[in-house]
Amino acid sequence: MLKLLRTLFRPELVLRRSSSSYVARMRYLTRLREDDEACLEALRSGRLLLYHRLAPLLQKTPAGLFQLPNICTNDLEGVLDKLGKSHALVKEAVLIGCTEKHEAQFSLDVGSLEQSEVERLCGGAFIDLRKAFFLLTGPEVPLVARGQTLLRWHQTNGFCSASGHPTFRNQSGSQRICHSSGHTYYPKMAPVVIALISDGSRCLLGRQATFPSGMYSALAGFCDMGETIEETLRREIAEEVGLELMSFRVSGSQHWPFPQSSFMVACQALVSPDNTQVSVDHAELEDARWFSLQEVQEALRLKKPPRNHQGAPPTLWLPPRYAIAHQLVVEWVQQQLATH
Ligand SMILES: NC(=O)C1=CN([C@@H]2O[C@H](COP(=O)(O)OP(=O)(O)OC[C@H]3O[C@@H](n4cnc5c(N)ncnc54)[C@H](OP(=O)(O)O)[C@@H]3O)[C@@H](O)[C@H]2O)C=CC1
Ligand SMILES: [Mg+2]
Repeated sequence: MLKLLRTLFRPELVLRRSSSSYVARMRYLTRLREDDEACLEALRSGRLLLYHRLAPLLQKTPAGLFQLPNICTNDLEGVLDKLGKSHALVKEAVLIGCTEKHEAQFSLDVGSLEQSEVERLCGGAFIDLRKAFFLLTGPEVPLVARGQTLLRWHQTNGFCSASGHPTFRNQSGSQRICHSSGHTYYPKMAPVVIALISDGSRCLLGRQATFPSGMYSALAGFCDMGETIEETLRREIAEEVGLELMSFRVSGSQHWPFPQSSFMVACQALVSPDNTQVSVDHAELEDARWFSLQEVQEALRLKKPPRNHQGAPPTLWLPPRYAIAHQLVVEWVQQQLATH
């Protein structure tokens, strides 16, 4: 009964009741975005997430777990001193959040420094973000994604698309301005709809040729200009696997830093059990298959990627826990267990 109630009132969609500390934190962040001086001041005592060419710095704990190292501005200035570099690099940090204690959090790309030297001095390793998603487990994962995506946005939006002149960021990095055209640019996300399709007892997962061996995910597609969520979903599912949807419901959403920055709208979708013949568009997907509840439960129990040997049928491997595709699968399993 409890499981059924949990399924009906999905806890992830229940907002935490706002507290005055939350309001104060959001107002503090707004002030830092709008006031360059206040932002610089916050940077002096802030915490930094370091990236090298967009790969975040991770640290391994004695217990073998991975975490983001706790680096403050002073620490980085010490590293810059040791490398004989100017402290000016610190000001390139972009604001990505703040802790409950109003400690501002920033991300900074130190790609201009020697990677191995920074790793040695900071005690960690720069790891590709896709890999980092499999290694990190804490609540810091969305922060590390946001940090990377904002840095990428600044690195690729240095010029105004109207005038061709350079654009200039504010101190927090929440916008860029072209003084010639007067345009203000804000970081953008591309909307994507992702759906876990079920026929009532199985779920449909697909893989692209670039995925790691054995990895299957929920089906996803970018929204075309002017489309609604429903239109994107129906079109993508028809295009990619040749199926007609019966119904769907929105289950959640997530920012996803790939390929540039996507806003994922996640859905649970149903097809009729009489209409399950999959016809894969191989230009989009390498494969798409129906998986049983048992196969999916086994995949959820795996701690490490399976060793899939060539020729043998691959063991199912799911996207990392943080990925909304993974969360859709978990939700689907819970629904199956609650209703059967
Ligand atoms: N968080 C999660 O759990 C998951 C996230 N995803 C993400 O969802 C996104 C979309 O999935 P995918 O199946 O690849 O999408 P699509 O099925 O829409 O196919 C991708 C193709 O769409 C075209 N396209 C249209 N608009 C855009 C745009 N704004 N940015 C980039 N390409 C665009 C490109 O084609 P062309 O190059 O021919 O123009 C691209 O190769 C990906 O970024 C993927 O990382 C996917 C699964 C799980
Ligand atoms: Mg797709």
